[in-house]
Amino acid sequence: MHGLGNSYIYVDGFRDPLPNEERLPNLASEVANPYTGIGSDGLILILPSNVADVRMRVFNSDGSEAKNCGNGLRCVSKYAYEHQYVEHENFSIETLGGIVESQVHLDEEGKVSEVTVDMGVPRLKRKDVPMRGKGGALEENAIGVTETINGIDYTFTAVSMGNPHAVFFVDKLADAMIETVGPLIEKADLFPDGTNVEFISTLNASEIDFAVWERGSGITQACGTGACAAVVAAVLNGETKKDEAITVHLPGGDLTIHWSSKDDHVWMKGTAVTVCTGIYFQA
Ligand SMILES: N[C@H](CCC[C@H](N)C(=O)O)C(=O)O
Repeated sequence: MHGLGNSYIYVDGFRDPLPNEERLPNLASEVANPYTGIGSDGLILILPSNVADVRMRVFNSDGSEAKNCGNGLRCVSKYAYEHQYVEHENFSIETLGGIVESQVHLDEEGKVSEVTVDMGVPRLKRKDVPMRGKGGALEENAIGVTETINGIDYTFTAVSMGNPHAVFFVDKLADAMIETVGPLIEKADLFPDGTNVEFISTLNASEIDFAVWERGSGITQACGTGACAAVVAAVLNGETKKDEAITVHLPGGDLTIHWSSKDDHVWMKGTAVTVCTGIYFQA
């Protein structure tokens, strides 16, 4: 399945026996390999939960486990609803980054065409990203901070959506140097768990151009949590405002995101697509 071209191989843990825990990181790398595997940005497990209706586990293509995945949440929502693992169109999903609420939207054939996810409250304090306190105290936010990495100063805003994001504002995405700055920031010791790296250009108060270097997967077509972090960063830096329905233009397509002033939650709406089903023989 994919969300705006951010594709994962989904394993149905309600129905199928799961690989052993220690097998999962290598399995994620294997299935993600487009030459010797299937080809994806990683592996996602759809599982029963004791605290929500469904549980999602996300593994990047390098085998690292992530705490959240916005595009994954929409695809898990589509799958769980269409396989009757949930009874209603609104249900909860457990992630390592917390429990979120999802709402599926049906087409005329009763298939899920779009999904709205309440991604919860963004975490802004350095210690919650997590980010080390070199340029400021751990209890402080990191909004438009300048940190020196390998002798060069970088200015960005750090936001956690359950997973870490460093958001850079650029005049034009074409100037962003994603392939060099992306991995440098991803692995900087400033971020003890690494970080996803977003490059955004605010076109106006309701549109953002977006590109991403994902932790553990590199450049992807889309990053749902990253798009949420981008909107939060744009509001915090005065480029737009809360409650504005913002269209984030990702390489793989658009997401509609708003940061509610009512409950401080970030809401994401977008598509989810099933590509195929099959059997991976080296599971
Ligand atoms: N690479 C991310 C996980 C996938 C997030 C992304 N694909 C999304 O849609 O949010 C991380 O290590 O935190």
